[in-house]
Amino acid sequence: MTKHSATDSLIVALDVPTIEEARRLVAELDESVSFYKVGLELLFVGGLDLARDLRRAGKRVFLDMKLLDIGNTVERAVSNATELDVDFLTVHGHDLKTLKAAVAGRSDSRLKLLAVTVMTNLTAEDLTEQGSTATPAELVLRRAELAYKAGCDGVIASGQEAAGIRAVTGPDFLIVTPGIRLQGSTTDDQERVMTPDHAIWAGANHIVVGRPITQADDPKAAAQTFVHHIREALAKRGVGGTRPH
Ligand SMILES: O=c1ccn([C@@H]2O[C@H](COP(=O)(O)O)[C@@H](O)[C@H]2O)c(=O)[nH]1
Repeated sequence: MTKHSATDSLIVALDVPTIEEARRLVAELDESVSFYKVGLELLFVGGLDLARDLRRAGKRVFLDMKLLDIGNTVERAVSNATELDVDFLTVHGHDLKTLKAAVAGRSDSRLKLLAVTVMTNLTAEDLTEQGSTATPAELVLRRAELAYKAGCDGVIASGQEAAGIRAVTGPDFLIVTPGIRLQGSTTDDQERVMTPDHAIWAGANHIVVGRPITQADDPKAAAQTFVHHIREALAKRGVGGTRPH
């Protein structure tokens, strides 16, 4: 059972317009952040080079590519992604075929595959519009079960669904939660939000935070505030600042 610090539980989403800005932010955050998410905003302007450089600098990297395609394509894409030596990669968790293909592509590499369940900016009304009769919580749970069955390492879900997922998947399944906001702060375009404390209490392993840190007047102080909340929550969860996985 691996032990991580409260700092490692915070993943900062590098959602900024340019690589230069991302590099400046990483330098400014310095030792206060050890885990970064590189996603779609930086993909076409050098995001993969940045991911490689972050790994060389000893940072952990979550490549948030949300893959979705036919099985053959997903398997080969994931296989190529293993060369980047990143820690986490996302695949959409809509169906078992895609998930199994991703797991086959990962092979015996150290890459952890996370299935995106239901995006945190979606509401019950959005799902109805898509023709779904399930609530977000029901669909997240169903997709988490598929991801578990396929052999994925974990899921992306809002903190609101974390406890339900933990109950059906057990202690070793990773729950990574975006849509994190401090009490009383703006939610931007996020819908199923939670505070860092509640997400960790509910069983999340990592929280993903973007704008509350990247757009803060003092990003380093903002990151330290989130780490403080995680540390307190882990202590209350009874794991004294460390937690399984
Ligand atoms: O369901 C999902 C999946 C991924 N994300 C990503 O997390 C961050 C959240 O950024 P904030 O600025 O803290 O809202 C962003 O990179 C998303 O692409 C998500 O929000 N929800």
